[in-house]
Amino acid sequence: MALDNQTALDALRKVQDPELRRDLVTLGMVKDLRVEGDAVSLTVELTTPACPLRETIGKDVEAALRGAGFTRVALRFGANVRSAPGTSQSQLTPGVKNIVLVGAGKGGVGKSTVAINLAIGLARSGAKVGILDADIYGPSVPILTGLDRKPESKDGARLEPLEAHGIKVMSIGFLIDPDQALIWRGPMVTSALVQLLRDVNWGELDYLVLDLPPGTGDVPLTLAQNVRAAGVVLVSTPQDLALADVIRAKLMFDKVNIPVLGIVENMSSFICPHCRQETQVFSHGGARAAAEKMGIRFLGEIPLDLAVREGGDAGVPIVAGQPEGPQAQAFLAMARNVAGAVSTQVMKAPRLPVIGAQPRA
Ligand SMILES: Nc1ncnc2c1ncn2[C@@H]1O[C@H](COP(=O)(O)OP(=O)(O)OP(=O)(O)O)[C@@H](O)[C@H]1O
Repeated sequence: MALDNQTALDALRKVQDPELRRDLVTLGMVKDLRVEGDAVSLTVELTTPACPLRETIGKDVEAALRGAGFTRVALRFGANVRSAPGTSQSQLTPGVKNIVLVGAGKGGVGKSTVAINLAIGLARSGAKVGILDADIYGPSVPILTGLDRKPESKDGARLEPLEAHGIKVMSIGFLIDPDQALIWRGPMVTSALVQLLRDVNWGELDYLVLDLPPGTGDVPLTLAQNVRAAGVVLVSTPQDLALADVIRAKLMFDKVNIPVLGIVENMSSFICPHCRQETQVFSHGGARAAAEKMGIRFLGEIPLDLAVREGGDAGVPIVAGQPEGPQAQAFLAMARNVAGAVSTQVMKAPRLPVIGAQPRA
């Protein structure tokens, strides 16, 4: 039987994206399909360049096509980050495909460190990324990026985000004195955030990472409710106390229909900088167990490591400064898992929740 495009498509219909649980043809991921004799070439367009399943999908495609009789398979990967229906109509950030919130049940667990390394990690995979530091009471992004200029406006209407390590950066800390913000009430905080989303020229972005203030009080909740988010990444340390807070945070986001993309366990284990021996300072594995119990994803564990703190303090987060090192690899694996969770969320969401967003008149 002669091999043709139909033969190839029939074979590819049997290959599922393991994350999205639908076949590649139905998902519209097969592009530039060409058959010549027993040779086939194609591009598989992933839903994110940070796809955690690229290798598995590649192997499955190759096996399916060979099984259908092709002896030569030339497979390329492309990526087109998708957004949930309705996202592009968001008038607050029209060019942003996915807003990813990063929250924590309590302060000091490394939420901002996770947020910045997540953003840089997604950018390193080839995505267009920005970070918005909405941690109004303790903006850390100026330090984490080494940026301390005031953003300027080119058109007299919108501010231009700053740039560092391949991502666009905006922080409430660039614009106001954090001591001033401490006395702000909830509505002022919310309107500041809406301005940072609407009045910043974000351009086209695949992901905008939004670093929320810590805790489960009014401020993170109102902020989260005012953006059209793909979901929230929760950061915890392994201790029971931090985990109890993260469970509370999960319940809070559930109540307002913001999908929880999963939990990251930060400071998971301590790596001695001298002998590289691993010690479980705060115990270990608690977040994974909590994630399982709550039926949400475990997105990865990040070691407690001096280099992570030093990189952050110096304005060069570890994923930018030492991308090949084991600490950065942990962040990069987490970033791929977050990207996978966003894709899954986006593909299954009929429409993202919008509660109280204030579109530009
Ligand atoms: N995995 C890690 N290894 C070593 N140090 C870390 C790690 N994660 C965070 N830190 C350090 O812990 C401190 C707190 O981190 P970070 O500012 O990211 O926390 P946060 O949860 O955002 O805090 P806040 O609640 O104050 O906003 C920083 O000095 C940071 O460099």
